[in-house]
Formats: sequence, C-alpha cells, structure tokens
Amino acid sequence: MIRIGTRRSLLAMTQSGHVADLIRDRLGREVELVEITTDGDRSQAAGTPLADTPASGTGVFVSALRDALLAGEVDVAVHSLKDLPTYPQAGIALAAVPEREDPRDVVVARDGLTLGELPAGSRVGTGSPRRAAQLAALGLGLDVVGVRGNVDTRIGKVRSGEYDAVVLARAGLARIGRLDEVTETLDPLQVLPAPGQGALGIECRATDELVDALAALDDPRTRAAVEAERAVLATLEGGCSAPIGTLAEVVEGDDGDELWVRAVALSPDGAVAVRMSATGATTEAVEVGTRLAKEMLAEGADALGSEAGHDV
Ligand SMILES: NCc1[nH]cc(CCC(=O)O)c1CC(=O)O
Repeated sequence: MIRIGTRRSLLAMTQSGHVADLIRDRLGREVELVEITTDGDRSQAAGTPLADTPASGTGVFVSALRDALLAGEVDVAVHSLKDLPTYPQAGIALAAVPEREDPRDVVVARDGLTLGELPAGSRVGTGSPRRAAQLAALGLGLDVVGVRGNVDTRIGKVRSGEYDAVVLARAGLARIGRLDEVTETLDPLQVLPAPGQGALGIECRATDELVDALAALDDPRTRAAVEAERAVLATLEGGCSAPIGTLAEVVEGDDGDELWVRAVALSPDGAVAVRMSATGATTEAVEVGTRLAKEMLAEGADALGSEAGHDV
C-alpha cells in the first residue's frame, strides 16, 4: 500500500487523485490518500491566507508534505512543480514528472472579455509579480491589483464585480473542471508562464525503492522542458531578483526533437524587459536553460531588481 500525502484543497486533492490513478494503472499498486493539514491551511481557515510560495524559502505547503515524507507518515507527495524551489532537499527525490497540462496563463474576465477588450483602468487581479510585470508591459493601462486565495475565491471576485478580471494558470482550472470560466488563453509571446507551470512533481524518500518504481510515471519530454525552465530560474535567481517567465517546448528540429526555450526577466513595473530564447538538445536541458539565463544576465537582466523577489 502506497500512502500519498495530500492537502485538502480541491486542487491538491485532484492532483493527488490523478497521481493515485497513475500509480494504480501503471504500477499496479494499491494507493491510499492521507490528508496533511499545514500551517498554511490553518491560517487560511482562520482568515489570514498565506502566499503558498513566499518570496524566499520553501512554501509552507511544500515543507509540511516533505516533513510527513521524511517522518515516514506518507510515501509519496504530489506538488505543483512551480511551487517547488530549484534547490534539492536532503533525503527527498523528485522521482517523476508526469505529462504536463497546458502551461499557459489564462484570463477570467467579466462579460467574456479579453485583456485587449478591457477598458483602460480596469482592475485585474493577480498576486504574482511575474504576471503583474507582464500585464503592465502590454501597455493597456490596466490597473493590476493583488489577489489572494484559492481559484474559487479569485473567480468569485470577478463574479461579484470587485475585479474586472483575474489571471490564473490554465492547468489549475483544467484540473478542477472550471475551464468554462476562461475568457482568453494568453499567448506565451505576450505572457510567459512560471517555470514548471502546469506540471506535477512527485516526490518520495530518496532511499525508498519507490524512486525506481515511480520513474515509470516520468514523461521524458515534460522532464526535459521543466529541467530547462528550472535551470533558467536557478541561474537568473543567482544574479537578479526580477520577475521571470519561461517556457520550454520540445519541437521538431532538423535532427529530430529539440528543446526550444523562451524566457523573460522584467523590471517589476514591466517597463524594462530582457527577452531571449535558445534551442538545444533535449538531452542537455539544464545546459540549454543555464546558457540562456547567462546570456540574459549579460544583456542586462542582472540590473532588473524587485523587492518582492520571486513568485509564481
Ligand atoms: N501558486 C499557486 C498555484 N500553484 C499551482 C497552480 C496551478 C496549477 C499549475 O500551475 O500546475 C496555482 C494557481 C495559479 O497560479 O493560478
């Protein structure tokens, strides 16, 4: 019996349930979901929501699941990959990255509108410096305002008229069956997603026999893409604190599959951006991402500061 530790939120339960199905179908093993209540959940219940990925350090949600793994209370933890820090955690293995959902950001706006149709001064909610900077860079005169809470809470602020629109990850809406709320899917040409967005990270204890078994759930194309994106993030984080968007895709090259990686680093107000791309072998994902980020730092990304630091 494999025990999967999960938070109680709808998105977490859906993601854990999806991985439970994969383990049953592909490994033929029995699975049980074990609920883990985190400090973050308690503080949300008490009415003071925390950011699930603070500007520095590992998010409270990620930490609680890893603690349960290391204590032997559960055998597997499922995370949104974009919530996982780039540096490894002692004793924990990232055993599998299954096939990714659509990584793009989407708009949920009043009256079925797109960003371009919203009048200047419209209130657009996002808690992410990456989204805020890229929205500002569109030059539409939108009023970008902070928003916290789960997906339902955020959509509710559009329904109630408090905001004209919110920007969210398409993958989160897809997983909880709310894609019908989407009024526009943002082209990565304009808004690049967070590193790892739309992908899941499946962790287990590094010494567990499960490391080898779970490898069967790994999708090599997704793994290559997210390794490149996380290398971009890790390298840029070392040299600047600007909001970052990046997307790696496996595309058809002259000699078969190759990785195509796009990335942007922006000043927090979106006024200055360094936007570049790189291609390379799918087997050299980390190298491609690292090289791209180093070029971006040399092109001025190192001077794009943000007190808010990194968020998703
Ligand atoms: N930090 C919030 C978070 N973490 C993962 C997702 C969505 C699912 C994903 O990107 O895999 C979201 C919500 C959002 O950004 O809209």
